[in-house]
Amino acid sequence: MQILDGKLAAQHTKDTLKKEVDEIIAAGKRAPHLAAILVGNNGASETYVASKVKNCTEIGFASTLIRLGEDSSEATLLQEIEKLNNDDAVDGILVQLPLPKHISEQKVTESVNPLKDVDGFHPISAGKLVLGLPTFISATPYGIMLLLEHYNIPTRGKHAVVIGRSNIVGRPMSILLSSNHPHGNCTVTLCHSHTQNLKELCQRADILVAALGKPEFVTADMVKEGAVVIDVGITRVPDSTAKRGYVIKGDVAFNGVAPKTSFITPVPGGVGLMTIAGLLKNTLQAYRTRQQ
Ligand SMILES: Nc1nc(=O)c2c([nH]1)NC[C@@H]1CN(c3ccc(C(=O)N[C@@H](CCC(=O)O)C(=O)O)cc3)C=[N+]21
Repeated sequence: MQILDGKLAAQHTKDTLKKEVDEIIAAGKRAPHLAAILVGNNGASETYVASKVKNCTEIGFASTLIRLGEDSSEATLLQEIEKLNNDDAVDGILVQLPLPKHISEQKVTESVNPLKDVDGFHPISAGKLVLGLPTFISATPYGIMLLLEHYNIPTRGKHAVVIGRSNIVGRPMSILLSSNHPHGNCTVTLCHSHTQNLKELCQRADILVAALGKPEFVTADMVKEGAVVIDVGITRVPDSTAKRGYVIKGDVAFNGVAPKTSFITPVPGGVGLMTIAGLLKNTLQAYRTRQQ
């Protein structure tokens, strides 16, 4: 069993990006710029957005964090997005999800200029992904592809099972793994809450991606000997004995599952960090496209 170390692979991506930024600056150009909007005060979202901003700084990107109160109207948020759409000095726009219930996530996603859609959530970006056209790939599936690439994990002809059909992870992941890509060409089974015989399907997976958001859902009896297991789950579970009052759990029961696998991602320290790497790569791509 080998750990797929998201920290290591993300650092590799960031080192490469930093070199590219250094060259851009040396050529007398402005730095790539990511703008993030955070609405309300969801604890996990605060952590993730802070980490995104910190990572931008580390590699020499400019970043702007716009904070709006929990009670902000949808109209206010759409106005902020429009300002960023029209700001030539902004390359990438990210609106952290989830949004408060009174705001339509669909309306918000559709209002982001597709040229700046570094999350890859706009219908145009999602549509291009389905067609195999160059686009912004949403950060988590992109990060997972980068991780498979970093560790040179063979995927061609393998059976990949993805649990979860969300627009931001499961669905795009299933498309990428099935696509004609150096780390695609899998036969993909996409499972969800209505799937029958989930356990049997998982047992047949060479590559198992758990993205359903249920802590420790995948147990050892569901995993084939030698499988590659990618854990996308990240849930804060209250724990009074923990320093912060919670522990972070993935969708995979790591201790039981890990010994059966050939490769497995830990939580934390796996996919989450690669998500940020994917986002940064998208931002540089947005910058380059917009400079042309
Ligand atoms: N518009 C939008 N884009 C996103 O990309 C997006 C989003 N909304 N909403 C929420 C999810 C989740 N997400 C993570 C990012 C980093 C870590 C991360 O850095 N995790 C670390 C630290 C974990 C911790 O301490 O909580 C780790 O796994 O080691 C995790 C999860 C991005 N998301």
